[in-house]
Amino acid sequence: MSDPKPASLADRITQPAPLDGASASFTPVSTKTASASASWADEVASPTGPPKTEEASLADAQVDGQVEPLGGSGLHDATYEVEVKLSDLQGDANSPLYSIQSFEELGINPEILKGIYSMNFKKPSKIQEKALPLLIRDPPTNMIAQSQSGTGKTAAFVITILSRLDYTKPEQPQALCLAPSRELARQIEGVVRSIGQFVNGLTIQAAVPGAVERGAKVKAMVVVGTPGTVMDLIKRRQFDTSQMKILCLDEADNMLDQQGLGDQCLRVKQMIPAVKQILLFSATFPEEVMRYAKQFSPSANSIELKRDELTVRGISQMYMDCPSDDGKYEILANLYGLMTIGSSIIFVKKRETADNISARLIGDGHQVVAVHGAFEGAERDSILEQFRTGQSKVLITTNVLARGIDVSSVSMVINYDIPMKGRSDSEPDAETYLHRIGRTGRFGRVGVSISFVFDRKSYVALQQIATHYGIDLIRLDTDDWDTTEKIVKSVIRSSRAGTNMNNN
Ligand SMILES: Nc1ncnc2c1ncn2[C@@H]1O[C@H](COP(=O)(O)OP(=O)(O)OP(=O)(O)O)[C@@H](O)[C@H]1O
Repeated sequence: MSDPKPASLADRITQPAPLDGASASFTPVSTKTASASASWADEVASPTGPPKTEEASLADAQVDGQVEPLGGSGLHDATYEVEVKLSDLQGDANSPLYSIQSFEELGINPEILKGIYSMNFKKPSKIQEKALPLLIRDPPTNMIAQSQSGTGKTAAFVITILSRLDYTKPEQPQALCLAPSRELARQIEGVVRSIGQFVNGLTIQAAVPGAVERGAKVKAMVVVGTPGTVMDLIKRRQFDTSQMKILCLDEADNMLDQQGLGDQCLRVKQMIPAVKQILLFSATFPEEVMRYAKQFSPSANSIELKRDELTVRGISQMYMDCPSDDGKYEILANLYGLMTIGSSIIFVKKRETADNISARLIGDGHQVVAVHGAFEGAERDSILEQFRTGQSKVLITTNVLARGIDVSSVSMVINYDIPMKGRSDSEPDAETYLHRIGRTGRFGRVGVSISFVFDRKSYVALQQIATHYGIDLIRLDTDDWDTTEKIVKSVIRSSRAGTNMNNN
């Protein structure tokens, strides 16, 4: 996540170093600041005005039910608008011609439609509504699509892929989807299988570490994998890309922004010269990465969000001021009961921290699992599966699972460490913050995120993230567990009462 940006990568395209945008990040867009009556808040002067003081009373009111609880009925309305930019100026992007109200209107194969309905998708989400008509029309055009976490981007590109395949060639790779982690690639493979379950002749294969035996050919129409493994398979001539029509990068900003992954994605793209459509999807596209994305996916139509529209409104974002770095553990242990009302993910910076706090929590009699990049692939798969099925309710992990993972029961995300960029932790990582908290509040559900601060640096970093997105953070008092419990429970309970809504 935090490797230096790949100037070399950009150089190899056409323009000078578009990714070298270290200056990019924290221009304040809002005067809102994290509220605070805590020590760090008192000491750190807000850059944009005095700290707000009303959150405590807001929290009280919410507990008393005087104010719509954080998240209300368990569902929330999505009122944001997406901005559609057509590259080819073929018409008015806001015309009804460019959006659909039902999946039938797409005119896709009935077998695909049947798959969509079997997943209980009643109508398209906003990103699906806006993007799909552009994605499936002929001739194929490139697309850069941005939409908040949990709003159904995967189905948008999966339906596109399924509608472009030649089903008379089951062993010929025709569509390639890349994701930054094996878990996300496997999850996408599952969505292709689900939406494509009634499509006659569909073949799908995963290309993640360990999935394709050495020397064996990749023999499926749709291949979902991680960039390094796919690159190796192509180089070793196990993967014939001569008839590849469509390339999709999920979490595209992350993939293009990182030295290793970005290099690999570029190499893969260069090895599939016949590709007709390049799709880039993510919830976040920082400006400097967007510039590079537009070179990677030339003449793309784009669907973009403004910075203050990026947060999912159903996620109640909170923070706790912990006594010290080590003191965060006691606070975490105290939260355990709340973490297990639904399911929870605890994000830490380092693998050792994940191991350490999981051992301590288990030692204290709690049930948790931990997973990170040092685990074997099969073990990673099995731990995530346990978490998906609810067998394990508390997962401790690093940024390896910050993006894309879709487990609808997750009602709480804890940022044990505030996400920072670079090995030196030099600046807050606003994108990772957004992706981490986006593991809850999926598709209209509500959820809670709690970020731990413990010193001036972590407090300022969180405050900058809040300012970046124009959000208010609710402070939970570490000395008043009764109120903390009431506030968090009110949100989580409403989340558990909620069902899917279809208007994201
Ligand atoms: N039209 C729909 N109706 C109902 N549920 C849907 C619809 N489209 C997608 N979903 C569900 O919404 C959830 C979130 O979708 P998905 O994982 O694609 O989100 P995303 O936008 O890719 O999020 P992220 O940015 O976190 O990767 C999934 O469980 C998916 O099954």
